[in-house]
Amino acid sequence: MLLANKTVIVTGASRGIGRAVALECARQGARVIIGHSGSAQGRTAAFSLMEEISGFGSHGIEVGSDAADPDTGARLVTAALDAFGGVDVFVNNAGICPFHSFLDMPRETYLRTVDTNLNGAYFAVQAAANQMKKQGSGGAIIAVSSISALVGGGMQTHYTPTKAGLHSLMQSCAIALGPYGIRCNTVLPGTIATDINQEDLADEEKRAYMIRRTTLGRLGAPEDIAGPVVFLASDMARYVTGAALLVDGGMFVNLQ
Ligand SMILES: NC(=O)C1=CN([C@@H]2O[C@H](COP(=O)(O)OP(=O)(O)OC[C@H]3O[C@@H](n4cnc5c(N)ncnc54)[C@H](OP(=O)(O)O)[C@@H]3O)[C@@H](O)[C@H]2O)C=CC1
Ligand SMILES: C[C@H](O)[C@@H]1OC(=O)[C@H](O)[C@@H]1O
Repeated sequence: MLLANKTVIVTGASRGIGRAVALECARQGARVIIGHSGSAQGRTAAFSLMEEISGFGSHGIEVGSDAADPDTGARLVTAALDAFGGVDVFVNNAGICPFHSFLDMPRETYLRTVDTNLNGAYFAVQAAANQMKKQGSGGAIIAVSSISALVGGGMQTHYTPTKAGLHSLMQSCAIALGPYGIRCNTVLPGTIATDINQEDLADEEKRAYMIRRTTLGRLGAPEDIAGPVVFLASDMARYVTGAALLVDGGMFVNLQ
C-alpha cells in the first residue's frame, strides 16, 4: 500500500474529485480527514464516505468548514491531530466554478470564487505546512489546480486566475518548504464530469466539443485524478517537488 499509516487531509472530499482522492488514499492505507463545506448536503455525503472508508478497514473523519474561511486549514489540522496524531499529506481540492460572463461579473461572485479557491487555500497550506514542520518528518502537499491554469475560459475569468494562483503557490512553496522535506506539487485536471460542470455539460454541443478536444476521446472521471494525486503523495514521488502534472486525456496538446 502506497500510503500505509499516513494521515491525509483532503478538502472538498464529500463529492467529485476530492471524494475519489479520499477513497483511493484510504484504499492505499491512509487515514483521511474529509473536508466539506458544512452544508447539510456536504455533511450527508461526508458521512456516507466515512462509512465506505471504514468498510475497507481504514478511518475517515469529516470536518465541515468553509474553504474561504482563513481558519479552516487550522480546523482541519486540529482534527487530524486530535483523531490521528499528525498530518502527512495535505490535498487542497475544494473549489467552485460558477460560470459567468466577464463584463457583468457580479463582484460577489468574483470575490467568493477567489476566496474559496485561492485565499482560503493559502492559509490552509500554511497551517498544514507548519504542522508538518513541527513533526519533523517532511510531508507532501498537492494542489488540485486545472488545465485552466494554462489556458483561458471566457466564462471563467474569475476562476482561471485562482487555478494559475494555486499552481504558482505550489511552485513557491516547493522552495519555501523544501528545507523541511515537504514536497509541493500540482495536479492539473482537464474536464472531469462532476457536479461542478453538470449544468455546463448538459449542453450537448458543448459536451461533444469538450470530448473532441481530448485525444483519448472521453471526459475524465474523478477516479482518473485519484491515482496521480496518490502517486505525488507517496514515496514513489520522493524526489518530485515543484512539479505540475497535467491529467487531461490529451486536451491541452490537441491543437491540430
Ligand atoms: N471537474 C472538473 O472538470 C475540474 C475540476 N477541477 C477542480 O477540482 C476541484 C474539485 O472539483 P469537482 O470535484 O469537479 O467539484 P464538485 O462540485 O464535484 O465538488 C466540490 C467539492 O468542494 C467542496 N466545496 C465547495 N465549496 C466549498 C466551500 N466553500 N468550503 C468547503 N468545501 C467546499 C464541496 O463540498 P460540499 O459537498 O460540502 O459542497 C465538494 O466536496 C475544484 O477545485 C475544481 O476547480 C479542476 C479541473 C477540472
Ligand atoms: C468546471 C469546468 O468544467 C472544468 O473546470 C476546470 O478547471 C476546467 O476548465 C474544466 O473544464
